[in-house]
Amino acid sequence: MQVGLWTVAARGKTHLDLGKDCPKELNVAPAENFWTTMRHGAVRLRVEETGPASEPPVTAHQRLWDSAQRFGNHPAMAVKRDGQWRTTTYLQYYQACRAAAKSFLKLGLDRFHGVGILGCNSPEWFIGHIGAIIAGGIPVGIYPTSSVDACQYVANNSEANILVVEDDYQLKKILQVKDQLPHLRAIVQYNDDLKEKRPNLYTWVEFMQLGSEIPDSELDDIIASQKVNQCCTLIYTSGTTGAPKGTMLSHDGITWLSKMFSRYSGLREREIHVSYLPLSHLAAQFFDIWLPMYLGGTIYFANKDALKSQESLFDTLKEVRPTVFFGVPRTWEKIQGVLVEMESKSSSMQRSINPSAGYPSSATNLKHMNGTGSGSLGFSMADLGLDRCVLRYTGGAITPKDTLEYFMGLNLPLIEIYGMSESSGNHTVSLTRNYRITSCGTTVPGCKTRIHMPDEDGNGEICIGGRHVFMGYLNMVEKTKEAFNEEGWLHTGDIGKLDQDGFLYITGRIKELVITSGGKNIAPIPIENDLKKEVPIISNAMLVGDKRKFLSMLITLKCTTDQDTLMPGDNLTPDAIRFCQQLGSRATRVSEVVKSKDPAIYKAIQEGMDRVNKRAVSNAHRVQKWTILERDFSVDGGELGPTMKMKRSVILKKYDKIIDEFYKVENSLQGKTQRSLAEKNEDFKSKL
Ligand SMILES: Nc1ncnc2c1ncn2[C@@H]1O[C@H](COP(=O)(O)OP(=O)(O)OP(=O)(O)O)[C@@H](O)[C@H]1O
Repeated sequence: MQVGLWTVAARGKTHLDLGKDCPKELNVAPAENFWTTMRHGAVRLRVEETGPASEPPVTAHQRLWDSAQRFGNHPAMAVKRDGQWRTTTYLQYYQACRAAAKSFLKLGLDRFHGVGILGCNSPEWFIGHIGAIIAGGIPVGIYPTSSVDACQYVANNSEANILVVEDDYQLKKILQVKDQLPHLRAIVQYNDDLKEKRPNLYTWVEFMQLGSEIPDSELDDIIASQKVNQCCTLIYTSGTTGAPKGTMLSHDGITWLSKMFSRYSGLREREIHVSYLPLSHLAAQFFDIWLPMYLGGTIYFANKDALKSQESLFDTLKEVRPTVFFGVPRTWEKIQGVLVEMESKSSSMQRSINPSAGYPSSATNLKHMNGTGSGSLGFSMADLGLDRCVLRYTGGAITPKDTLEYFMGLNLPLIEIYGMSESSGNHTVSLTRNYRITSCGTTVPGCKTRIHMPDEDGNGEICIGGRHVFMGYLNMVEKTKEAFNEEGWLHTGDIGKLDQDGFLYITGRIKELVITSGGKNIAPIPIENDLKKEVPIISNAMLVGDKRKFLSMLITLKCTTDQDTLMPGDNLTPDAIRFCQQLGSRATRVSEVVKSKDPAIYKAIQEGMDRVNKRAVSNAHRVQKWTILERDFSVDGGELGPTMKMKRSVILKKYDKIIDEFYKVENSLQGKTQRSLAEKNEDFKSKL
C-alpha cells in the first residue's frame, strides 16, 4: 500500500514497521524496538497508515533545505551587533550551517559524537547546532549557568569532540577540565576576541573557514546517510527531579511534531519571534529553532541579560513587537506585576475595574490593549511590545490560575501548552478558538494521550504515544525502561485528567509528590500557589515535608535584581513595598523584614497561611512552620531550572540547616501554626 512516498507491505497495524528491512532510500535504519540507549542506535518508527501520523518522515537537513527553498531571502534571524540589527536570510542560514558542518568535520567530529554548545542565544548557537546535526554529530546545549562540573558531565557523557563556547567566561570553565575530556579535539569561541591563542582553539571566523576545502560531495554523502529514526539532538533534562539525563530525540520526532504543531496551533507563516529562554532547554529549541524553520519565521535575539532583567526583555519586545511569544509562567507573572504596577500608577479615575474579580473588564479595555494609546488603564500592550502578539503561549510549568484570569480579564488569554523534553516539543496546545481556562488544551493531531489508572475523579498518570516520543536516555537502560511500557507509551510522571472533549488538565507531578512520614501523598504546587495568591509579597514558596512528620515551608519575598551581579538583590520590588506600606510597615529591603521579623509582614503571611490551611483537605496537608529566606531563588543561584521550576533537591540541600530547625525545635522562633490535635495524635502514634 502507498503511504505518502513509501510503499509498505504491512496492513491493519497501528504502527507501520518502516524500520524493518526497509530499502535504503527510505532513509530509515532497521530497528526492532521503540527505544534505545545507544548514541548510534535507531528506533522503530511510529508512522501510521492514515491520518496525521502518516506524514512522510524527514531528517533535520531535509527540513532546513526545504525552508531554504521556500523562504530563500526572507530573514531567518536577526541579532543586534554594534547597535544595528543584522539579519541572516534562510538561504544564508542554510549555507552557514553547511559551512559549519564542514568545519566540524575538519576538526575531527566523529559520527554520533557530541558538539557541546555553551553560551547564550545567538545565531552562532543555531548554526553550530544545525551544523553539528548535518555533519552527523549530535548537538547538545549546555546551560550558560552550569558549573564547571556540570559542563564536564555533559561534555563527557555526550563524548563531545568539539565544544562551542560563547566567551572568555565560558572558555575558562572548559579549560579547567579539558584534560579530563578524552574525546575533546577542539574549542570554538563565538563571541569576544580570544584573550590568548592556544592550540585547537578557534575564533568563530576562523572556524567558519576551516572546512572550506572539504568537498561538498563529502558532506552530501554524510547527509544522505542520515536516518530519520536515529538521534538528531541530545537534550539534558534540567535536573528538577534528579541527575540530568541525556534525552535522545530522533529526526522524525522533531520534524514531524514541529509540522503537526504548526498546522494545528494557528501559527502562521513568517511569524516574528523573540529568543530569550535558554536554548539548552527543549521548549526554547522547539519555539525558536524548529517551529520558525517550518513556517519561515524570523527570530530576533534578546540581550543576554533578558532572563534576569525584565527591563532588558521589554526593551527587545518593544523594538521587535513579536507576533508570537512564549513565556514560562514566571515570565507572565512578571508581566502581570508590571501591568498591575502601571495600572496603579495611572492617575486616571476612569479605570474600568471589574469589581468582583479585581481585574480590568475585558470589553471596555480591549481597544487599549491593542496598543492604541494608554487609555483608561494607564498602559497599553504597546508599552510592553506585545501589541501585535496574537499568540501568547505559556507552559513548562503550571501557570497560576490568578495569572490566567488576569490576562483573560484583559481579553488576552494565555495559550497553555504542555510538553516535556521526552516529547520532542509540545504534546498538547490550547487554541484561541477552542479554549478552556486552566487546561493545557487538546492533544496535537497524531499524538496520543492516555490516563493510566485514573482515580474516581479521572486523575491518573499522563501517558504519551506517537512519533514524537523520545528514543531513550543515553547510556541509561534502567531509566529508559522505567519511562516506557511494553507498547512504547511514555510514562510522563505527571498527573492529570482529560475532560469529555479531550482537554487535558495537569493536576500534579508524581515526580514531585511530598510523602510525609505518615505516608500521606501531598502535591506541593497547589498549596504553594495558594499561599502566593493569598500573600502577594511572596515570590517563591517551597513546601517541605518528604519523610517528615508535618509540612513546613520556605518563603522568599519579591525583590529587584542587583544591577551589578544580576542576582536577586535585597531591595523589595515597588509592589512589595506598597504591600508593606498598606500594612503599616516601612520596610523597603528583604533583610529589614527578616532581621526585625517585621511584625506586620509576618502577621500577614501567617494569616494567609491560616486561610490556606483552612482549605486543606486533611490535617496532614496543613503547613505547620515557615520561614522567610534572605535571598530569592534564581537560575544563577541554582534554585530554579530553565523554565523557572524550583529544583527541589537543590533547595533542600542548600537550606538543610534551616529545614532541620523546623523539625528540631518545637517552639521555634520561626512562624508556627497551631498544630491540631489530630496531628499531635498522629505524631504520638508514630512514636509508639
Ligand atoms: N502547561 C503545563 N502545566 C503544568 N506543568 C507543565 C506544563 N508544561 C510542562 N509542565 C511540566 O514540565 C515538565 C517538563 O519539563 P522538562 O522537560 O523541563 O523536565 P522537568 O520535569 O522540568 O525536569 P527534569 O529536567 O528534572 O526532568 C512536565 O513533565 C510537566 O511536569
